Amino acid sequence: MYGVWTPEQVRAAEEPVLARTPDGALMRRAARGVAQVALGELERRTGGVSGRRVVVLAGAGNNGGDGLWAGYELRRRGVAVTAVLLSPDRAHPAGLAALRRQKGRVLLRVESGVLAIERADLVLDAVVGTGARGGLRPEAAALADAAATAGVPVLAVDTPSGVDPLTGVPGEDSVQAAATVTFGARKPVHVLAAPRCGPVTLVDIGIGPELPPPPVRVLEAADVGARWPVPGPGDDKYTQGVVGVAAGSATYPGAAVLASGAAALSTSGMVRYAGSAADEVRAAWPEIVATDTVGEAGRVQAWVVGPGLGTDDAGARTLGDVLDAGLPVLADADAVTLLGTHAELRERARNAPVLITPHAGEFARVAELTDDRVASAQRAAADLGVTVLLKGNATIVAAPDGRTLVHPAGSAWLATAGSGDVLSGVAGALLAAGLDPWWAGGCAAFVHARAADIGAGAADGPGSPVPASFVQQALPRAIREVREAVR
Ligand SMILES: NC(=O)C1=CN([C@@H]2O[C@H](COP(=O)(O)OP(=O)(O)OC[C@H]3O[C@@H](n4cnc5c(N)ncnc54)[C@H](OP(=O)(O)O)[C@@H]3O)[C@@H](O)[C@H]2O)[C@@H](O)CC1
Ligand SMILES: Nc1ncnc2c1ncn2[C@@H]1O[C@H](COP(=O)(O)OP(=O)(O)O)[C@@H](O)[C@H]1O
Ligand SMILES: [K+]
Repeated sequence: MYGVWTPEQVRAAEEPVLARTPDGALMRRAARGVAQVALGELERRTGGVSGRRVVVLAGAGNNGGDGLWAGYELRRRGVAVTAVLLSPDRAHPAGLAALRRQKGRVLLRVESGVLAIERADLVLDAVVGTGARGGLRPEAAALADAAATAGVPVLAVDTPSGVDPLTGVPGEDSVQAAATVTFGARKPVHVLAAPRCGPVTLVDIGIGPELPPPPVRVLEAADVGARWPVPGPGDDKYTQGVVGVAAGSATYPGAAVLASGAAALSTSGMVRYAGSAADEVRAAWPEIVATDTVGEAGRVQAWVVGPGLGTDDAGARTLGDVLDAGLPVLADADAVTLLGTHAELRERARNAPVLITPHAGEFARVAELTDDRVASAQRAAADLGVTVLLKGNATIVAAPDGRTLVHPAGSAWLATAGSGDVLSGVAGALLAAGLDPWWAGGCAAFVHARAADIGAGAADGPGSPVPASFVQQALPRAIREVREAVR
C-alpha cells in the first residue's frame, strides 16, 4: 500500500525542509532525480546519452526551475540540451544561469522550439507542476502538440502539465507523458490520471517525515493477496461465508450469471442465487444453489443485490428485504438507482455495512458528482452513511469514516458490458467472507481490473477486447497472482 498526498499537503511538508536546508537544495535533489530518469530513458530508447538531444519546456515557476537544473545535469553528461522558455523574463534565475554555464542552448520563441522538438530524442515537460491552474496556455500547447505530432517521448517533471494535479482532469490542451518523475510524494494526478503520466518514479527529497497520514491510499498486489479469503483445515462450505446474489430478471438473466459466477470464483464455500434467472444460473453454474426469491434462499452472510434487478416495485421490495436482513450488502446498478429514488431505502442502508458500486451515471442519482471524483465519493460516503465505490478507469473507494483508496486500472479493457456485474460478485464474496466494505471494495477492484488485463492479454502484450465472461474466467489467475505477491 502506498500513499498519495494533495499538492497543498506536499507544499506544507516542503516548508520546514526548505527552511532548514541550503537555498535551492531541494530543487537540486529533484533535478538530479529528473536527470537520472531522463538518462535512463535516453539509454533505453537510443542506446546512449552523449550527443542525444533533449528539449526542456521551462515554465515560469519552480517546476520550470526543476527542468532547467535537470538540463544542467544532463549537459554535464554530454547531452545536447535546448531549453525553451515560456516566460523568458520569469524563468528560474539560478537554473537558467546554471544551464547557460554548461553551454545549454536557450530559445525564446515557440517557432524555434517546435523545430528543436522535431529533432529531439526526449522532451522534458517542466511547464507547470503543482502550481497549475487550468489547461496549457497556447504557447505551451503548441510545443506539447509538436512533441506529440513528431512522436517524441515526453518526460513529465512532477506532473503532466495541463492536467489538474488534484483531480487528474485534463484541460483542453495537456501533456501526454511517456513517463513522469515526481518528488517527495505521489500526488492524486498520478493515480487518477495514470494513463496520462506513464510509469511514475518517486524521488526522495527528504520531506517524508513532514507528511501527514495519507488522505488517499493505493493497494498493491500483496495487500490484496494477504486478505484474500482461503479455506483452512477446519473450514467447511458454510464457515467461509455464504454469498447470496439477488440479481437478474427475465430481461437480464446474464447479469445474474455474471455476478453469481464471479462470486463462485472468488471464494471457496457457497453461493446462493435468488431471483427469476434461477434456471440460467443453474445451467451455467451447477454448484450454485438457486431459488426464486430471497425469502426461500436460506442463510447467507452477505447479499449482492442489484445487477439486472429492475427498478420497479418488485426490485424495491427485494432491496428492502435484503437490507432488512441486517447483513453486509453490496448494492450495484439498479439497487443504486433504487436508493436514489427511495428515501426510505436510503435510511435503511445508512450506517449499515453497505457497499454501493455505482458508475458515474448511477452515482449522480444518489449524490453530486464533480470533477473532483475523490471528494465527491468521500462526500457521498459521509452523507449516505455507506461505503462508496465509484467506478471508472480509476476506481475510488471511500468509507463513511473518511478512509479512501484509488485503484488505477492497468488498461481500459473493462469498459465492456457486464463487467460491473462481475465486480459485484467478487466484492459480495469478500463481504461474505468477513472483509469490511472498504477492504472488500478495494480488493475486488484490484483483482477485477487485473482479471481484465489477463483476459485481454494486456499483461504481456498489446491485448484484445475481452467480454465480461472472459473477465470472469480470468479471476482465478488474478487471485493466484495477488496471492503469489505475498511473501
Ligand atoms: N517547493 C519546493 O521547494 C519544491 C518544488 N518543486 C517544484 O516546484 C513545483 C511547484 O512550483 P510552483 O509553486 O512555483 O508552481 P509551478 O508548478 O511551477 O507553476 C506556477 C507557474 O506556472 C504558471 N502556470 C500556471 N498554470 C499554467 C498553465 N495552465 N499553463 C502554463 N503555465 C501555467 C504560472 O504562471 P502565472 O499564472 O503566474 O503566469 C506560474 O508561473 C513542483 O511541481 C515541483 O516541480 C521541486 O523543485 C521540489 C522543491
Ligand atoms: N475506461 C475504463 N478503464 C478501466 N476500467 C473501466 C473503464 N470504464 C469502465 N471500467 C470498469 O468497468 C466496470 C464497468 O461497470 P458497469 O459500468 O457497472 O458495467 P455493466 O453495468 O455493464 O456491468 C467497472 O468496474 C469500471 O470500473
Ligand atoms: K510538468
